Amino acid sequence: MTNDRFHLYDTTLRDGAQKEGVSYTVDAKLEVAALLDRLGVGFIEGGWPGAVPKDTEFFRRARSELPLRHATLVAFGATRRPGGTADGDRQVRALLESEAQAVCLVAKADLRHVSDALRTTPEENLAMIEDTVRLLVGEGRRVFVDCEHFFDGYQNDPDYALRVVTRAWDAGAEVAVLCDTNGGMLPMRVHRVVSELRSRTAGRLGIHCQDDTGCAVANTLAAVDAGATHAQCTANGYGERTGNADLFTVVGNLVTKMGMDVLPQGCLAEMTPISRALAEIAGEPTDSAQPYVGSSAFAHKAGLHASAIKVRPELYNHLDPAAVGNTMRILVTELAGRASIELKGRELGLDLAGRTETVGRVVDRIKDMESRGWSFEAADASFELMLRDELGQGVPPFFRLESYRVVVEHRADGVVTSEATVRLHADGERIVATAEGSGPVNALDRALRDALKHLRPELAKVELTDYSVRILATGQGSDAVTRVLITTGDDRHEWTTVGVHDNLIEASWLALEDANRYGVLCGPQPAACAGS
Ligand SMILES: CC(=O)SCCNC(=O)CCNC(=O)[C@H](O)C(C)(C)COP(=O)(O)OP(=O)(O)OC[C@H]1O[C@@H](n2cnc3c(N)ncnc32)[C@H](O)[C@@H]1OP(=O)(O)O
Ligand SMILES: CC(=O)C(=O)O
Repeated sequence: MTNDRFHLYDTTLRDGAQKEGVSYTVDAKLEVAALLDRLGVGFIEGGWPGAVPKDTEFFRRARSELPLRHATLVAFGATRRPGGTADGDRQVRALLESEAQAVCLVAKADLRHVSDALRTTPEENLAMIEDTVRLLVGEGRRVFVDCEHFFDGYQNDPDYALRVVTRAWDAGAEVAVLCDTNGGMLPMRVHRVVSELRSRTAGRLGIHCQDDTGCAVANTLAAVDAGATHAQCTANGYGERTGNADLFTVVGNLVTKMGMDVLPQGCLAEMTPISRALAEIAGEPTDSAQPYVGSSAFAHKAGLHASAIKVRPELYNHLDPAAVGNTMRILVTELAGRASIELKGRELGLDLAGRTETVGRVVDRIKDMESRGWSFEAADASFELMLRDELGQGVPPFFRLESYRVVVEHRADGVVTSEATVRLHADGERIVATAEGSGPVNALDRALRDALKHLRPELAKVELTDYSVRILATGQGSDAVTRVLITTGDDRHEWTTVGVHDNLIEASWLALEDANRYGVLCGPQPAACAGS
């Protein structure tokens, strides 16, 4: 059910789709809308029917395929064209034909746009707004008016910008949405302008902020603080140019900092999984530093932070991550202290209480190794193996390497092939395995697992899923140290390991060795390992 005291309005499917690189299929739009409804937003702007064929189709399919529990679907469009009638305007009719119960109209609120972009008179622009709103309201639609360029227009000619707002209300619009279309505003100005309007008018005010100054979220909150009761946002801040106000940050702040219950009971904890699912659908990378829902939002690296968190987590968290469906993580790096190792151990299910000496040794080892180019921050599996080794709970060596060899062949026909041979000793046997691969590391990985598969059948399902290399700047060109991160997975989970060496293949081998040791650790008892 829509919260009528405050409208939480999502425009991911319209303004969000204006982000460079984002293009939703109709199926994807239906999925996005279903997720936003699960989150509990009050309004979902589905697109511009009549202008974009996919959006027309989305509204047609939504009638039968999108059961909504919380949200009202909104069709977006423009006021009628100058010199015509609303009823005779093909695009206005398409809004009605969409059968959406609510319509959001974009209307010009800056005289410069009226004269130069619309090429019409100030009075005709007001008539366009009035006619279109009246027609839609007369047809039983709830109508919102996005007053485009409102803040710039208000600076340029406050009386005219105000006339746009009041004309929309007088014609029956439920909300006049003040838009910072060029995104050039700062929170102080937004607050002042919305406060002025609030003191001079009584109708419902909304806010829509683009993020060109990096202040879209702050501007939205400033407007709400000054009296706006309708906020337009997009998931993960997707939108034209630099984007829009991020729905998740706005909601997190409104609920947990401003005490406003803008989501139905229990829905706040859906924010993190829904943000990530929406990124996946949009084909966009997740932003680890995104407030509230980013993977780093509650990740702690500094030893001093960890030492306080060990006593009371809230000392270094602005809220309980579980409240927004996120989790706290401890990162182990050269910035770690003993508390970091203890907390990380806890995360991995290893009790380090009373193991002061071991913990101190691990801290020293990490600091020493990181000074030589290792990095355990993203390689939890290598860290866990090291910690278990120190605790005497590691994976005992199950083979001894005699040698490996990798050959890369560039043939005259341009084909490049790789072949690796691994020789090792295990269970009193000498094992020799050779494999081809798309690249040298792939060949080495296959040869190693081929050699081990009889000894360790659990490794048969394991495969390398990601590989990244970083050349660490030493100022020595190709002699520089190479750090390799390898992500490996089986049908249940994934884990990341690290290797460092001057030689790229040896660095890869070290990471592969850890990957297989970790695979054995996890193998028959999934509870024993903490890979994600
Ligand atoms: C601030 C925002 O982000 S608003 C959302 C913007 N989103 C989009 O533009 C995406 C969808 N847009 C489209 O598919 C197309 O631009 C359409 C179908 C709307 C229009 O396409 P066309 O008819 O080819 O016109 P074109 O895009 O070149 O120009 C837009 C026209 O709308 C007019 N227009 C702009 N704003 C308004 C308005 N609020 N009310 C009425 N007309 C408007 C412009 O003056 C221009 O008129 P003109 O054709 O007489 O020059
Ligand atoms: C309506 C809109 O997207 C804007 O003014 O930015």
